Amino acid sequence: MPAYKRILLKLSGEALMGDDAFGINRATIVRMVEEIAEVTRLGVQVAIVIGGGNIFRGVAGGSVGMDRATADYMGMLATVMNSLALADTMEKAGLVARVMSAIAIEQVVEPYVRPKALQYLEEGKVVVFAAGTGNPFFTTDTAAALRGAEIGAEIVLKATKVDGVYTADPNKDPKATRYSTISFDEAMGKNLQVMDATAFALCRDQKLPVKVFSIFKPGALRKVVQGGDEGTLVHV
Ligand SMILES: Nc1ncnc2c1ncn2[C@@H]1O[C@H](COP(=O)(O)OP(=O)(O)OP(=O)(O)O)[C@@H](O)[C@H]1O
Ligand SMILES: O=c1ccn([C@@H]2O[C@H](COP(=O)(O)O)[C@@H](O)[C@H]2O)c(=O)[nH]1
Repeated sequence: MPAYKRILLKLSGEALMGDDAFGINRATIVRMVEEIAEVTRLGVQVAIVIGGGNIFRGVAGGSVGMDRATADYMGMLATVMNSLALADTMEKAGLVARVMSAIAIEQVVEPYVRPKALQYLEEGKVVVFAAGTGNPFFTTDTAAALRGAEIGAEIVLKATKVDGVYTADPNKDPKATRYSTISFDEAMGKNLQVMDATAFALCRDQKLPVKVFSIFKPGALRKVVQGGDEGTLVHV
């Protein structure tokens, strides 16, 4: 029995690389889609935002002398590529998927229109929100918070490279310990970097909880959707 009727799933772009150095690893995206299919079979309405870190990050472009806003638009276009690949893989797995872009590129994907997205979700289609918020200087975590709030998702599920929120970045500090729950205020007060502060603030203000869990752990998404003890719950 699922604990939620509608979720906003934020998938790590970087995790799409699998063991490759760049881009989209086929086996990895197929495995992610199998997990998504499993939760749709539970009757959960699924909306997705996918990152772009496997292809391009605006901050990286900015740091080598590119105009930051231009670099950010490149990052947003990277998320469109990931969204298309994800939707294609979902269709091949028998799901019905729709990609909606925050940036107008109508020959490629339809634009984001909130009522249409809500209609698709009610129809049981998986909706992938591409191009982040459509604005530079933001991230796909913030897009996940924004779209999650707009569509009335009950929770944002951040599937990422670590299995929860830690006292410090576990990839840098081996002594870091994992929280099972933490409030938005504490996570922001301690400047925990697992999600950016804009995304945390938006979720806090909209009373939209966030669950951070590992994208690599088989069955973790299903367990989270069923309300199981997995990852870290960030709450108001
Ligand atoms: N306190 C913390 N707890 C957990 N992870 C942390 C913490 N501080 C920093 N991190 C880092 O945050 C990363 C997850 O956020 P990040 O935005 O890099 O990934 P993502 O959103 O999954 O990827 P993408 O942006 O490509 O979609 C983790 O891999 C971890 O190294
Ligand atoms: O609303 C948004 C979302 C994303 N960007 C740019 O895209 C890249 C990739 O997104 P990640 O969240 O880092 O995976 C990001 O670094 C930004 O450059 C954006 O500008 N606005």
